[in-house]
Amino acid sequence: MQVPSKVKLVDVGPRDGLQNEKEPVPAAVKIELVHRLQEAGLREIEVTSYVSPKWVPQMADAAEVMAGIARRPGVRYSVLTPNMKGFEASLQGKPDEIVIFGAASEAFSQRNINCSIAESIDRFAPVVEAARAKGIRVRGAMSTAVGCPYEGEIAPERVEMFARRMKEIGVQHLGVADTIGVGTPRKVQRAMEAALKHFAIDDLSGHFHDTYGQALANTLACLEMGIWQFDASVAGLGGCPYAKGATGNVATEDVVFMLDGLGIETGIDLDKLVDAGKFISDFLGRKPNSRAATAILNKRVQ
Ligand SMILES: CC(C)(COP(=O)([O-])OP(=O)([O-])OC[C@H]1O[C@@H](n2cnc3c(N)ncnc32)[C@H](O)[C@@H]1OP(=O)([O-])[O-])[C@@H](O)C(=O)NCCC(=O)NCCSC(=O)C[C@@](C)(O)CC(=O)[O-]
Repeated sequence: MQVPSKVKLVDVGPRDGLQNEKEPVPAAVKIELVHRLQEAGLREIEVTSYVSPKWVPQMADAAEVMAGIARRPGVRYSVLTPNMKGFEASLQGKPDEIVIFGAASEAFSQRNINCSIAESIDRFAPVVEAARAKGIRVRGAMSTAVGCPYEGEIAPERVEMFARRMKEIGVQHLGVADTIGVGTPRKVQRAMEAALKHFAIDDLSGHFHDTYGQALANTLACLEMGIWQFDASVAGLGGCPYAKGATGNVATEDVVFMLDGLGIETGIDLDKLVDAGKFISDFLGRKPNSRAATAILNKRVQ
């Protein structure tokens, strides 16, 4: 099996992981989580979202969180900005990268960002232009790339179409997301092949929710294609408020354990990462949703 020798992981725990929590998580806890992730060796962290607090109340403290982070050189801090209002608000926090997020499915686009796919592209275009003019990197996220909670299975042609539109407006990197975790390895490979028609392999990443326990298998299927960038969420936190029943992203701890076993370099210290996951899980009053973290924590008390 041919796999890349290095993988870059983006921990989306502070953003994707916490956005769906019902009880408010104080900004100080989010900031501490970011600090622990960078201490564990994460070089890219998705910190927060500049979205409507009416839609996602948990992200209402975006400015406070960004202002509170003690930045480390070499770490990229990204934030979600769905429109110009969000982008302009984000500037004070000096993000290294902004993420615009749309969907391969019309119904999910409407539910998540309150507009059609075509309207979303019209909204994103000025955001991309303004960000790039300021030298801020732009990542695009494509939700529901294999399945949609409202429309069912999504054909690769729709992935290709959305990828093309993102490329046309100047998006530099595309994250292909299995929002509800229904993808299986061959389906995910087909979605990636469709996205690869418009984005180079170095400009593409996978974002897999683990609802059906397929996320690691899907990650491995992407590694076999040469894809080397993935999102993951510490302690398997998260879920999208507009994808009912979907669980969190694949746990970063589980991905790192697998990559370590494959001899693939990540620069991440698994023990410190497990500590970061325990920190936030203790705060939330639950166990980390990671098999690797659970095994490592159990071993520590033996
Ligand atoms: C996109 C909008 C804002 C459109 O929301 P809208 O209601 O269509 O926007 P609008 O332009 O009509 O404005 C309505 C109100 O929202 C305000 N507003 C407008 N924009 C902003 C903003 N940026 N920040 C703060 N406030 C904003 C605006 O000022 C106004 O306030 P009012 O006058 O009523 O007081 C809304 O639908 C929204 O915030 N949606 C949140 C979606 C979200 O965060 N979803 C979760 C993240 S995506 C995800 O998790 C998936 C991903 C990326 O992980 C990949 C995967 O797994 O699939």
